[in-house]
Amino acid sequence: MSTLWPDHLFLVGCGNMAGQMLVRWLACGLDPARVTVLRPSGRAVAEGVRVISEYPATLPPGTTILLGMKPYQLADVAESLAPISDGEARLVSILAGTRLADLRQHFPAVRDIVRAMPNLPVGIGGGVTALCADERTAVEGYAAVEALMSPLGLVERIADEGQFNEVTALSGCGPAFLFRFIDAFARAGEAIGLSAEQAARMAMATVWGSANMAKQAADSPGVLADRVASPGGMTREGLNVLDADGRLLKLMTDTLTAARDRGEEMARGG
Ligand SMILES: NC(=O)c1ccc[n+]([C@@H]2O[C@H](COP(=O)([O-])OP(=O)(O)OC[C@H]3O[C@@H](n4cnc5c(N)ncnc54)[C@H](O)[C@@H]3O)[C@@H](O)[C@H]2O)c1
Ligand code: PRO
Repeated sequence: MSTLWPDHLFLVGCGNMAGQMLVRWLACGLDPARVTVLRPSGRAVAEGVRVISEYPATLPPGTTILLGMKPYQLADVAESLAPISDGEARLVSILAGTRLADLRQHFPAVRDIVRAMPNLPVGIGGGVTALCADERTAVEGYAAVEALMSPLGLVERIADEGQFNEVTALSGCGPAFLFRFIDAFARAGEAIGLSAEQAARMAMATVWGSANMAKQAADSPGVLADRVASPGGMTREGLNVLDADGRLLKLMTDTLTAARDRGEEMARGG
């Protein structure tokens, strides 16, 4: 697996998201001695990983930089990071709503820049990472980033950066929507009379089994849903509630639209 890894990985910020990426990379064999994390707190992240709170004077040759702080911190970070990022460095940004053009403006000397949108399940290798690059990024540069992301789960190239906020709404934000669903599913079980603990346990196992089955099945989730529903039976009554006036579809569309619109607002500097 050693060909996956850059000579050096420099993480700027290592919170919820970048932290999960690092967890998976280390679990898949990345040598912690090849990683430096810059975080204001200076708190340790993992055994053998160097943590600093001030920018170094230079970056080692062959460094891949991962921007993992909040999007609004880009200008501040670039002020210190751009002067030490030359054409040899490779830049990957996971900042939501932050366009390649903004990254190029802040890091004019860097040739290979890849915009990435991972999601939290990357920590267990079950994530989704969307990638997008412009024509200035070399083919080998993009391929190296794609290889680095491959242990995290599904990697999707997004050809049209204009779709990046849609992608973020679906897979980047998606785990939150699904966690909310699991929580509501369990609480609904409790509301109709089960104990909270038993409902939570059974809801989780039902979601896990159904997601895994749907992933392996030849039929679409829509067809599988109908297979659960015996004519005139209990499931159909439940599906009728979800389907009435396209209720569930409308709820999901409104949810993704709100998330997507926020990404567009952020891209405009909001
Ligand atoms: N949380 C997610 O599910 C998710 C998914 C995809 C992308 N993202 C993106 O990841 C980024 C981080 O989100 P998060 O949820 O991990 O947030 P977080 O608050 O958990 O992590 C942010 C990290 O940045 C560090 N930081 C703060 N100020 C800094 C500075 N000046 N310089 C360098 N580092 C600094 C913090 O110490 C922290 O480690 C955001 O840009 C977000 O859009 C998050
Ligand atoms: N978390 C980031 C946000 O909420 C982007 C995807 C998931 O902005």
